[in-house]
Amino acid sequence: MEALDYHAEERRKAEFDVEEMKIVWAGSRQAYEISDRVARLVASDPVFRKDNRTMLSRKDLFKDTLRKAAHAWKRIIELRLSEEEASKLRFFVDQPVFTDLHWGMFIPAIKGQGNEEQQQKWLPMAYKMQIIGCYAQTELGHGSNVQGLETTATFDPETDEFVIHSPTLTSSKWWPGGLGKVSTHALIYARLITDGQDHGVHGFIVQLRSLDDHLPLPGITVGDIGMKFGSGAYNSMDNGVLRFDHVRILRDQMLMGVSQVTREGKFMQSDVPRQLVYGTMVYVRQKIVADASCALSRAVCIATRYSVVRRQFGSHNGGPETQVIDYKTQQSRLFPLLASAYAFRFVGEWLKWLYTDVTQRLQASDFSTLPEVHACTAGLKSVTTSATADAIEECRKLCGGHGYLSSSGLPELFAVYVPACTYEGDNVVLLLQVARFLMKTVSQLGSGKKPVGTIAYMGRSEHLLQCRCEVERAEDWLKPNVILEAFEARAARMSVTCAKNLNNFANQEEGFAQLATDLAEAAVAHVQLIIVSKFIEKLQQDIPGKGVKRQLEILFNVYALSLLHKHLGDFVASGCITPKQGALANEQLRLLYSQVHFDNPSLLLYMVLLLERLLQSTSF
Ligand SMILES: CCCCCCCC/C=C\CCC/C=C/C(=O)SCCNC(=O)CCNC(=O)[C@H](O)C(C)(C)COP(=O)(O)OP(=O)(O)OC[C@H]1O[C@@H](n2cnc3c(N)ncnc32)[C@H](O)[C@@H]1OP(=O)(O)O
Ligand SMILES: Cc1cc2nc3c(=O)[nH]c(=O)nc-3n(C[C@H](O)[C@H](O)[C@H](O)COP(=O)(O)OP(=O)(O)OC[C@H]3O[C@@H](n4cnc5c(N)ncnc54)[C@H](O)[C@@H]3O)c2cc1C
Repeated sequence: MEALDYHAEERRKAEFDVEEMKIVWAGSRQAYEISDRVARLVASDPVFRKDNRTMLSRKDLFKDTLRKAAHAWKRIIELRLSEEEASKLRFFVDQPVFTDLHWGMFIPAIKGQGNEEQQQKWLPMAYKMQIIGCYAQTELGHGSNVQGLETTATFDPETDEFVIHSPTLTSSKWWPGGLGKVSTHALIYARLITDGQDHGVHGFIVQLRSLDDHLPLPGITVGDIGMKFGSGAYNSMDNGVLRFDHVRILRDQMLMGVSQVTREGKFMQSDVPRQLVYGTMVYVRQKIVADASCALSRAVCIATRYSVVRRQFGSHNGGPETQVIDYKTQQSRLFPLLASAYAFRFVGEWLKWLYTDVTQRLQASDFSTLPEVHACTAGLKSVTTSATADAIEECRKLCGGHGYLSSSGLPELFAVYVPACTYEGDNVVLLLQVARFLMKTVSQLGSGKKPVGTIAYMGRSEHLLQCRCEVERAEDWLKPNVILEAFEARAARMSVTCAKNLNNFANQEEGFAQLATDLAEAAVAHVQLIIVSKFIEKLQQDIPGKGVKRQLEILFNVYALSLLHKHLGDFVASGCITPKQGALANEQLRLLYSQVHFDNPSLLLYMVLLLERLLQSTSF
């Protein structure tokens, strides 16, 4: 059979309305149409070609990135693209670039932490890209420990200026994207010192390079930190190093939305939580969660198409060999990843809503949901990026030897994606933040304070700590309330056990250090519960299209039961389910795999592209 026939055969098996499924994936018909239109725009424009980038030298790759960034900006202006369309354009151009940091961190930081006057002064220039900014927080010595940053911003009352200085080698800013070559300005995080007193880390806008000749300004040493993991990949970004030698900036270049320094040098803390200084990270973590499903779906799409076309073993009487997609082992490795892509998509949509909600609350001086939003963004960023990075590597293996070729797209996708486990907060460090939030919640359970939102289930902990799962047959595992209760019981029990064990230590900090692994696992259980519960909420919505809801229900069950299988130790050890019920879940999972269908519209096109890329990559 030809590739085209396999294609037709698999399409025939797709028992759902593919067009409607695309709309569910995009979030709305309008979002789908925008995505489709912008995808075509990018694909038909030769400037945006990306088939050769793993073969370019770093210098040429960087030039190519600048060309694309300039061209993208030109198209955005010419076509008057909306913010949503422009952001889709960035997604399809698909090459890390300094503008990600300019639009994604520099501008949001000024909006979130600058006062009205500062926003009026800086934002118009930034929107027109008359200045280009980066987000310079991490230093050579400290990334995770933000309070450990060493760069100083000392107020000089005589001149009404701050003196920005890098007192040690380890205080050198290290990593900021866009800093190495491009940025004219940086949002730097430095210790604020007034009258000899250290007030902790705050944000300051500093000009780095001349707007006339782009050379570094006096007192500034700046450069690129060099090659990173993989070919192509993140090397299109100019991650940089930056040192200050007593650089003077005006007082109003300290972002004054959270705290202020007066003309007399008096430090004043507004009545907003100081954690708002970390607000830009919360914003980007939320974006990263939304992006995880995109990266994952790309990998799964490649591995699925390959698995349909690839045949290996099992030929009888000269007939065709078995499609590798039909092997149960292939299905048990691939389908949970497909299901995860949908799960991350839906939880990403919800997180976007949560972020919008907290932004509105903050504007009305309601800070009550901030800790929960921090825990959700940190936890979901950690769990979705770790799972996606692992999944891309699994997809590479699912494609056998071909997955190792650059032309499969998977090596570059992995190389470009894997730092998401580190940037915007190392994933383990972020899980420990979630654990702190959970321990606080458990400690307040008897206080009469009712847990709400994603921790509402803790309010039912009396029931969850002793409930017994009622599954007797494999199909009982198809009931969403059975799955939900098992995940709630596991999360509640793991958190409560950690809280009890913490009491065995002389002080909380010592306990946290010793129990960090258990705490991180409890955080994972809590975050997986959030993902499962948001998938269930999605299924409770009206979902049109023949067979679409049914297919999503199958994917939900695959997602939840494959997690249950993977973490069976947690579920059984905490007494939420019996080993027998665990075995029944696995039996149900096996049955579900044969019900997963997929559409494969451009399989032939894919094969042709693969061949073209192979020819190019071998012409060295
Ligand atoms: C075209 C547009 C494109 C847009 C697309 C954008 C996507 C771009 C994608 C990729 C680009 C990648 C670029 C990468 C950039 C970076 O990496 S920037 C640097 C990021 N750095 C980090 O994330 C550092 C991680 N560390 C921290 O966040 C913190 O230091 C900490 C681990 C949280 C610890 O902080 P601290 O020492 O202050 O901690 P605690 O004492 O534990 O906490 C004090 C209390 O504050 C609460 N807290 C902490 N953080 C936050 C927060 N962000 N919001 C709210 N509250 C917070 C914490 O829970 C404690 O609360 P408690 O006292 O009640 O317990
Ligand atoms: C591609 C890329 C782009 C980046 N872009 C930017 C940018 O634009 N701007 C910017 O400011 N920064 C940027 N960064 C820096 C990034 O935010 C930091 O690297 C990240 O926050 C991790 O900090 P670290 O490097 O200090 O890791 P470390 O904290 O040194 O981590 C090393 C190890 O220690 C462990 N660890 C650390 N603390 C603890 C703890 N308390 N408990 C248990 N384990 C712990 C970690 O889990 C990890 O395994 C970027 C980084 C990368 C890789």
